[in-house]
Amino acid sequence: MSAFREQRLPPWRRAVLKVGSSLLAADAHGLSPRHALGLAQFVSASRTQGREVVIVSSGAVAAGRTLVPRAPEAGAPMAARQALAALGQARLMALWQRFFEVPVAQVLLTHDDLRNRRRYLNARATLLELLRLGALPVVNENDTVSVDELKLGDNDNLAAIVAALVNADVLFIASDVDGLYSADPRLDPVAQPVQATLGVSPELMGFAGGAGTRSGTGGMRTKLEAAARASAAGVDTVIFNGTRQDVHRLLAEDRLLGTRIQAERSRPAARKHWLRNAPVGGALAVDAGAVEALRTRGASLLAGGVREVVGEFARGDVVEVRDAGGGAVARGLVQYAAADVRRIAGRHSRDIDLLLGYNYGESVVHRDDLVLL
Ligand SMILES: Nc1ncnc2c1ncn2[C@@H]1O[C@H](COP(=O)(O)OP(=O)(O)O)[C@@H](O)[C@H]1O
Ligand SMILES: N[C@@H](CCC(=O)OP(=O)(O)O)C(=O)O
Repeated sequence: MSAFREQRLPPWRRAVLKVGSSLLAADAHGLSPRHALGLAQFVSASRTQGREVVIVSSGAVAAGRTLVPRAPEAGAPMAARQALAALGQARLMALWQRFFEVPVAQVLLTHDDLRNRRRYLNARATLLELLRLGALPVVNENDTVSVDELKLGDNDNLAAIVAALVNADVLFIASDVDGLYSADPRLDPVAQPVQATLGVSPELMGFAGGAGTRSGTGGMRTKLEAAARASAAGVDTVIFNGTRQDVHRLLAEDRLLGTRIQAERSRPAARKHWLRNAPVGGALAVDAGAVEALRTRGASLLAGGVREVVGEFARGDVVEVRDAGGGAVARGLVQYAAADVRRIAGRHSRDIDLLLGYNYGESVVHRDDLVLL
């Protein structure tokens, strides 16, 4: 089996780092700082360079297992595993906090939260606020309620969704192998390392083995699914060996020993593609000043420029922005439900709190969530 060659990574500003149970509970005696320390040093070095990191960490079930006598074995009823996750999650957070002076913030998400647009927006706003505050978000699945997800044990895909959610440049997936090979290196001694690829082709997916094998139900398969998902959102994926201190140190210098999966399109292009193709929930008619601000200044749409609300939509739906003549100007993800926009239309952003009793920020459609037509 030949080794990976060192390659340079493009500089990044924001990343998601996924750390699996196999690294945090490598010896089956609950959580261990052995590999987490080196990964934490990579995170600290990145933060010192002014970069932002969100950790997606598994390990709650493994940690919980050591906290109770006669812990349920694999195959036990779902509630038993969920109880273990609830027990172990506090330990998992404590493990990460040990390595950092800045506070870590626990964020528990279900796949359902991320499918529902309103909750998606709320999760995103909270994560971005945590980063703004300089905290270190540590995300895991909310295993207590996400039955199917616990069964799948799929934090790789969760990490990819979080990477798209926070608009990360790159998703780092720490594994217990050096990277992706042409076949499972534990089974195939002549497996070849995959240094770099563009997107995830069906051939690449085949490298992870078919369904029914160990690798088909976890292992590299979910990592490649995650990479495909990240690629579609314009996020690069890096798969590296989380057990090797030398690899951690190199990563902090943008040098990689591992696999780089480059996104097939840029993030703005991915976002625009998604906005152009999403179903439209309603429309906002805006005044000439707002059209001008969107078109020439790349500004967000503020409540003050909204003249009329057409149809019913929820926070997080895609709406069409129209000029006074009814011409389509833009499409974007709306921050307020139709009933709320009706109440704040034509008013100054600072009055939103007074008018609604809460606010989701000053823009009705944020510029990052907007595509001009
Ligand atoms: N093509 C492949 N290249 C590299 N590893 C593979 C491949 N196919 C299967 N694997 C297996 O995937 C494992 C890594 O996944 P896994 O242990 O599930 O990680 P985690 O617990 O971090 O999600 C490796 O140890 C390896 O045996
Ligand atoms: N959420 C669960 C594990 C989920 C999971 O995806 O685990 P892994 O395949 O080790 O990344 C936990 O914290 O134990």
